Amino acid sequence: MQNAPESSLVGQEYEVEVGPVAHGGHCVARTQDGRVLFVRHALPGEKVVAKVTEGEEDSRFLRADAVQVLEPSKDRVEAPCPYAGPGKCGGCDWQHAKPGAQRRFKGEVVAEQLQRLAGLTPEEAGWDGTVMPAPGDKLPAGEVPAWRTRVQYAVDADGRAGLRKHRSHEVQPVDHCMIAAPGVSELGVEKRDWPQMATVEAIAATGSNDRQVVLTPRPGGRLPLVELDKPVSVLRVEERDGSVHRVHGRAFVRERADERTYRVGMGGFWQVHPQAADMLVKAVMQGLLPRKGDMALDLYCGVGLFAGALADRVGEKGAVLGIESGKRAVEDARHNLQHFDRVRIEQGKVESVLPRTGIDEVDLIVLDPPRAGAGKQTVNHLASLGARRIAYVACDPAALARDLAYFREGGYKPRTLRAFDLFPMTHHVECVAILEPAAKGS
Ligand SMILES: C[S@@+](CC[C@H](N)C(=O)[O-])C[C@H]1O[C@@H](n2cnc3c(N)ncnc32)[C@H](O)[C@@H]1O
Repeated sequence: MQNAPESSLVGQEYEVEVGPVAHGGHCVARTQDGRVLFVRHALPGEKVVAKVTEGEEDSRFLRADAVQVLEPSKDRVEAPCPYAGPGKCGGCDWQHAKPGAQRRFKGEVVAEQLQRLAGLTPEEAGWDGTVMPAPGDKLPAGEVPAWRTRVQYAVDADGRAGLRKHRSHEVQPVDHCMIAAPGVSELGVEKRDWPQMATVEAIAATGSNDRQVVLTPRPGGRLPLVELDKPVSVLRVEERDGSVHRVHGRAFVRERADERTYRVGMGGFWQVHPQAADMLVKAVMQGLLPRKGDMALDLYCGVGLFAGALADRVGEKGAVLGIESGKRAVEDARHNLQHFDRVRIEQGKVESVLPRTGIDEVDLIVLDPPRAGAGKQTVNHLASLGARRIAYVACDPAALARDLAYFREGGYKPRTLRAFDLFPMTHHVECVAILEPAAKGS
């Protein structure tokens, strides 16, 4: 083990008043000698003892855990999960906050990012400032929605399944992850030993009984005989190059959304909350209002979720082009949407495929990029296509806010913005912004 440098402040304790929530699942605090702390396990307005977990004398900021709460917030609850807390599981950030307060914090983070990176107030973004829970997730304090339909367990040196600690490779073994969906828990992954495995991902599809585990052996590790409490298909990930191989059963699971079944194969992307795909399709379609005959783009289209919904609505005279970089996801999208003559799925990165298509005019655009967002080049290109409306689905409010600023340079402004709590207990939040040409509304 490496020794900490002499200038390390790890272990140092500060008594601090806790300030606002910041993006990333922590609050900001300032020590008496002016140091900035990002404190986990604290809540705004509390007085806590914060113990430094990362940082040195000359660091711009220090990371810390609240190890003692001197004056608790009225938003605080006893964390329902025994694995939540300083130095334990890194999966949930807000187990110690009331559910309503969690959503309020997420709203504050979205508002702060919009203001700081795009210069937008909630009103200017067309947002009422709220973060909406999924139906059924509004539970009394102390109860936890079991929403994670995909859980990647890490395996410790003794072969026990668990979850990684915050910003660490260390594994916190767990008997039961409270946010795992019943379909995941029923498999019994946590009760079994997984010697020679690095990770075990459990997937419980929504709208079908398909269950799958995706095993990643350690280098040289041998695959176990997989005997779980429910029948599953099994995939294996090659540590060396990340390639995924079918071991037994189907190579995909069937997910349902917007009254259609989607095949999602070989570890391809699908929304994790069981209600998310439906809720997002609804928000996007309500915002875009597709018309028969429209030409639409679905960028970063995964297995074709929004392309399918658009294809239904633009009809036979319309057309949809999906672009997705994952080769297997593209195969699935083509399979899922094969009965639509006027849907085309192109494989490759949006930034290189879109210019090659030669498309210079469209009616509608959906973009649902990964956490990094779309970036200036892609946003500039999209803003030049004359779309009537653009739906931006975002899992990172910082990337969304930055891209909204680029869209403004390109002549688009948000018409509405909605925020959804599709990751309860964590700091993550999903947003859907609907944009329109600025000239239209001004
Ligand atoms: C957040 S997921 C959205 C998938 C889909 N819209 C859905 O809701 O199921 C982002 C997708 O973008 C793909 N992707 C990542 N970077 C990309 C890029 N530069 N160009 C095209 N696709 C990309 C990923 O493989 C992933 O399928």
